Amino acid sequence: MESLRTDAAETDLVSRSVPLSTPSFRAVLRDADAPRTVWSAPEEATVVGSGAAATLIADGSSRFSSIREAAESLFASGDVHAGTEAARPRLFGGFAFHADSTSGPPWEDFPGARFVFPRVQVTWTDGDAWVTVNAVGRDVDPDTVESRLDRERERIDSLRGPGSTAGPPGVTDRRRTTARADWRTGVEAAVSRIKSGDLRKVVLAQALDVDLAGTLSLPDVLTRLGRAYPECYRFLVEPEPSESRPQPSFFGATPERLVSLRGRTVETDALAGTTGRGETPAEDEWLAQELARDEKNAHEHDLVAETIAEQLSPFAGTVSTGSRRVKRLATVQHLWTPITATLDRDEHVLSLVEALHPTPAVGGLPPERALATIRETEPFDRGWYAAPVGWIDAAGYGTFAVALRSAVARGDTATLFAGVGIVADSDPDREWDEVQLKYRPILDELEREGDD
Ligand SMILES: C=C(O[C@@H]1C=C(C(=O)O)C=C[C@H]1O)C(=O)O
Repeated sequence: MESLRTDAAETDLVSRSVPLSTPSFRAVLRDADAPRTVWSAPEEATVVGSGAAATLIADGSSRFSSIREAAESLFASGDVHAGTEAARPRLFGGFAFHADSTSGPPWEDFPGARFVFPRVQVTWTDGDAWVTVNAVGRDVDPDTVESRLDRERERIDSLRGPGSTAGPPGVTDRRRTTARADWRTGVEAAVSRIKSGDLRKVVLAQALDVDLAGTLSLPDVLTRLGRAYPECYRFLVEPEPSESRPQPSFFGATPERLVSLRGRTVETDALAGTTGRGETPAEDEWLAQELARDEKNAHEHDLVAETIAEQLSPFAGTVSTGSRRVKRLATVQHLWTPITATLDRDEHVLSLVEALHPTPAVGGLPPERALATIRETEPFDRGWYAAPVGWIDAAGYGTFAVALRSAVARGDTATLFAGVGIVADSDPDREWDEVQLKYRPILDELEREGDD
């Protein structure tokens, strides 16, 4: 069923911002109210959102256009004084991977699309920080918002420094949703479909449920992920919790940008093809060169770059595909091609998100057959894993990342997700190892030394 729920219809929006003496990210996030939001991307302002002044929810295959319309109507009534571009009010959220997401565990509280307009938004940019207070409703008035802004500034200015940090909680038990033998069968079946010409590529994923020895401190986790993966997109999204379950938190540090739009300039990345990191700089370099020369990885990657360029072509007269290179992260190295385009006309970022998702970096080719193969093979629901997460502003600009290297934490459990591209010469055991490597960024935040 397709549905759209918004508590913003026919209401007014008031937003005010003031500069802050730069607070610590960790202290602000620790003090934030649920639902909390984090967005931190290379070359962009970092944002922490606290609470929800409005929530936009949609489901089904029209979830992208429903959110776009709801966002446009929310921002249409805006009385906004931001003071600086970075502090302007924005909506933060994301989408489910499949149009018919089932909301099985751990995704019970995650609809097909959900965006939050935070009550309080703290933004860090170029050494400065700002607080923005938002209100939405029929009776909102600027004076009330301005007095809330004074109180929020005082509250944030008085937050104590970071204090002691919490390390990984430790893992007491783990359960794979895909047994090794089933993985082999699934990959072999996909390979034979590819060899028969039925499919060209499919991305198959696994999920890993872990029990934690304590709760996860997300302010500490996201701070450390920022240090270890500065070139990645860090995010945290939290739906309203149901009364019967602890608050779920979907978070991650993904290397993959789906799309960013500013003015008529579109930037995106093809990211596919993976190898590990070496023990020494020489071994690192050797692995990078082997990845760059490897035909299987080049094929897997080029399908992604070509498809993204094709999908952008109805929007843009010129699409420029850069040269293929290697992106080195703390735990893996990927083949990466930057792609830019200039739009022929103004577009909303969500039109581009809808056209691009899922790229063959996380879905496959041809798209419908790949999605059906994913559905038949994976014994779990992807939920929001490998789907777009990001932000939208009043102009329809925004940035979306592909929610990889991610997990849902809830109380003292977490579910991690990771996948790999399968092509004709994929080997099930090597692909299994690659999945384990892609769990590392999140698993390193959960495990303690000695956990097995
Ligand atoms: C699917 C994932 O990663 C994607 C698949 C890759 C590959 O198959 O080489 C590389 C980067 C991502 O596009 C994941 O991290 O879960």
